[in-house]
Amino acid sequence: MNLLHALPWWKAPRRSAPAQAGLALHAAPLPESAPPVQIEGLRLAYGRHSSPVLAGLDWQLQPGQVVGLLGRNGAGKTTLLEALLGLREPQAGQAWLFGQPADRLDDSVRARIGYVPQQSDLFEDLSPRQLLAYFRSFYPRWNEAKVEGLLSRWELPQDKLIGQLSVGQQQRLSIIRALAHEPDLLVLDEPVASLDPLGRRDFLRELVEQVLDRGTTVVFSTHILSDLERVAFNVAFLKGGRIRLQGPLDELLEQCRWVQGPGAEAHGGELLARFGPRLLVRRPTVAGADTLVQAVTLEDLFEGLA
Ligand SMILES: Nc1ncnc2c1ncn2[C@@H]1O[C@H](COP(=O)(O)OP(=O)(O)OP(=O)(O)O)[C@@H](O)[C@H]1O
Repeated sequence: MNLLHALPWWKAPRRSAPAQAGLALHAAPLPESAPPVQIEGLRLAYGRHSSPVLAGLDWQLQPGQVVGLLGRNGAGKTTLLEALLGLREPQAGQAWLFGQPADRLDDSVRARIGYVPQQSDLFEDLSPRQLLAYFRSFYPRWNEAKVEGLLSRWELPQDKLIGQLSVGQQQRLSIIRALAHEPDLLVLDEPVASLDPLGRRDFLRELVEQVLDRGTTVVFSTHILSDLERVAFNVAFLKGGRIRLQGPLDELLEQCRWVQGPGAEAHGGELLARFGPRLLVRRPTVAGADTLVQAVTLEDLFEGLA
């Protein structure tokens, strides 16, 4: 069993990366204006000679923002979310949560954070009922009505051993555990990956309610773009170890155009002038001379990032 996931996230042992000489921590931001998440210059490589997964990454989330974190397999989404929570030690830079250094949070800030890891390795020999009772003891705020409501709506067997639940059921349990204490910041690493379409819809509806009711700040990584479109009002693209593009989803979608045809070079010039080179993807046609210019979907925007 992986302790990182079986314990409340802040009780997990911190995973360190080799320190590098000459790289100083940044000064802390002022707590009174502290955003839920602030990251400055985060650099993290696995091993001294590996290229960094996070390469001087800066990022900030404002209260109530819902941000979908997109990136290809291996782009570093999990690494970023773990470093953001102080579970991974960077070689340089710093993350702050509500103004406190992520690796030195006090109990009051920890209680404001919910985390659903990518792999929900829960206590396999406990039942959901026992697990939730255990977690309840860590939190001053715990919404039992919400827990009971979700357990019954999501038809989760409460007295079966967790080890005997399906992967999707375990993921639902992990989500209930993270929502139960009504966090102000929710960090979700591919929360819908093992859920069926109905489960995804229920979960996303719950997330939207949570955000609308409580103004929760949410960051979640996903590969499923249609899910993003249902819930993430902001999208952030992780590429080359940095957040390369972030913006409201509707604005980004407005910029998704589809242009093709003869003379596309000239067309492309217009589009370049209007939207900037980042928002275009160029593809040669089989015909040769003409260039097909497309800026179609979010995926295209992402692929088109230099
Ligand atoms: N413990 C580790 N030791 C060494 N390398 C690692 C470790 N964890 C992750 N990596 C490497 O770091 C890179 C980023 O991995 P990470 O899991 O953060 O990416 P991701 O964007 O979450 O991927 P996915 O979408 O596949 O879940 C990958 O190249 C991966 O192989």
